[in-house]
Amino acid sequence: MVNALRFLRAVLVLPRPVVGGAVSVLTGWWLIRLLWRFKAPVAVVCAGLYAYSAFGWLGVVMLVVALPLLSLTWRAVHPRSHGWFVGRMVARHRLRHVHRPRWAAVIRACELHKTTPTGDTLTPSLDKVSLAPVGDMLHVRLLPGQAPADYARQADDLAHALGVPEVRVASSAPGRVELTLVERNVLAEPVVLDDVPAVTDLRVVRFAIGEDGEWRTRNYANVSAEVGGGVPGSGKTAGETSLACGLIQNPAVQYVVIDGKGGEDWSWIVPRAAAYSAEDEHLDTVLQVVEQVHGLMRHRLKTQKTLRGEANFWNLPLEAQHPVVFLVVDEVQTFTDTKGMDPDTKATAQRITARLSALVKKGRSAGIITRLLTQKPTADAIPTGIRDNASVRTAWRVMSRESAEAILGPVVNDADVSPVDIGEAHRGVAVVATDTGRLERVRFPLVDEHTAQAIATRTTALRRDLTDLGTPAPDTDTEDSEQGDGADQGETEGEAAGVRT
Ligand SMILES: Nc1ncnc2c1ncn2[C@@H]1O[C@H](COP(=O)(O)OP(=O)(O)OP(=O)(O)O)[C@@H](O)[C@H]1O
Repeated sequence: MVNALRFLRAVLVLPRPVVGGAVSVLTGWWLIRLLWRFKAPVAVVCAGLYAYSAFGWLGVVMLVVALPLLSLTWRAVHPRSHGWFVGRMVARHRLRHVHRPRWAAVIRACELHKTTPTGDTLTPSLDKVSLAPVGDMLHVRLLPGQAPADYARQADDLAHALGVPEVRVASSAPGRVELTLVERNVLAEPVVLDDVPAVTDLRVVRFAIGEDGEWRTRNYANVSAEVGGGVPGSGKTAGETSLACGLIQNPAVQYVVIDGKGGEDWSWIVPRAAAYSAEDEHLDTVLQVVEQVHGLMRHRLKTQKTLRGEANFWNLPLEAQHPVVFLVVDEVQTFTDTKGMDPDTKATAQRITARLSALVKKGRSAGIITRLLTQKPTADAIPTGIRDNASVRTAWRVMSRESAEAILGPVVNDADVSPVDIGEAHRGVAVVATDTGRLERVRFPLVDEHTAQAIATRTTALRRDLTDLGTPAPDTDTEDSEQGDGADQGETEGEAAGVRT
C-alpha cells in the first residue's frame, strides 16, 4: 500500500509529457498513431500481403500491373477527370510534405507572423496548395490586421525563403491571399498549336497565354478597332493569324485582309476571305476594298434599325446573314505614312487613311472591327486620333518608349511592364491591356502557315464575298431574305466590285 502510494506520488510529480508517453506505450496508442501517419504505405503493404496470401505471386504481379493499367485507361477515357484527380493528389502531397513542414519557419523569416501580448506566436494558416501552370499556388488565410499588400511587400523575401525565382501575390477573397511560386517562365516557351478551336462566342475569344499560364480572352462585342505594332519579326502577323484561325470557323464572321507588305504572309486566308488585297504600290485597289467596307458600315448604320430593329449591331443576334466583319490592315504605315509619295498616290493614301479613321470611329455599332498592324509604331503610322479610338492595343517588341507609347498610349510610361523589355528571342510575346486597364505580358500562340491554310480551306463554304454582305446568305429563310433584299436596295458603296489580288 505504501509502495503504491509512493508510485502514485512519483507519477503525479512527473512532467505531463512523460506521463502521456508512458500511457501511450502501455495502451498501444503509439502504434495506431504511427500506422495512421504512414497510412498510404501501410495500405499498399496490406494490399500486397492480401494479394500474396490469396493468389500467391500472381496476385502481387496483378496488383502491381492493375493500378497503372487502371490509371492509364482512366486517362485515355476521360483525361480531364484523371488530370484533376492526379493534380489533387500531387497538391495534397506537396501541402503535407513540402510546404506545411517549413511554413512556420518561412513566415517567421519573412516577418509575416504576429506575437500576442502573452508571447504566443501566431502564424497565418496555409489552407491549401493547388497546382498552377507556373508552379505551386499556396492559399493562405491572413491573420487579423494583415492585408495582401503586406505579402506583396515581402514577395522577394518569400521567394528566397521558399527557394523559387519569384512569388506572385494575389487576393482571391477578403482575408485570403494566394501566393504563386513561379518556378517556370511560361512566356519563355513558344505555344505551338496544331489546330485552333472554333470561336463560338465573340465575347470570349482566346488570344494569348498570360504569365500565370492561363489563356487570356477578349470580348469583341462593341469593339470598333485594335492597333498593334512591333519591330519586324516580333510576331504581329503570326499573332493575328492564330486569332483569325479561330474566328474564321464562325459562320457569323467575315474577314477582309489588306496586306500593305505586298507579300504572301496572309495568302493562306484567300479561300475564306470576303476580300483580300496584297497590293502595296497601286493604292487604288486598296482604296476600293476600304471603300466597300466603309460603304457597308454606312449602309448598316443608316438601315440597321429600320431593317433589323436595333441601331446597335451588338444588340442583335449574331448570324451568318449579318456577319461581323474584321478588317485587318497589316503594315498600315504603307497607306498612312505619306512621306515620299507622289501627289496622286498621296491623295489616294490620304483617302484610305480618312476611311480607316471613320471605320475606327464609327464601325462599332455596325459590327465592323478594324485591326491596324504596323512595324513602324509612330504617330505618323498610327495617327493618335486613330489610336485613341482603338480600345484594344497590342505592343509586340519595340525599340523605344516613344514607339511603346504610340501603340499603348501614355499609360505605358507608368507601367511595370514595357514592350521595350521584350527580348529579341521572345517572338510572339507582347504587352496588352487587361480589362482593368493594367498592362500585362502575354504570349501569342504560333500556328503554322499550312495549318492556317488548311483551316481556311476547310471553312471556305462559310466565305461570303464582301460585295454580297448587304444581301442574305444563300441558306437564309424567307423572313431574312426579305430583310436582306431591303438591305440590298439600300446598298450604295458596298455594291462596288470585290477585289482579290
Ligand atoms: N508566338 C510565336 N511563338 C514563337 N515564334 C513566333 C511567334 N510569332 C512569331 N514567331 C516567329 O517569328 C517569325 C516572324 O513572325 P511574324 O511574321 O509574325 O513577324 P512580324 O512582326 O509580322 O514581322 P514583319 O513585320 O516583318 O511582317 C515567325 O516566322 C515565327 O518563326
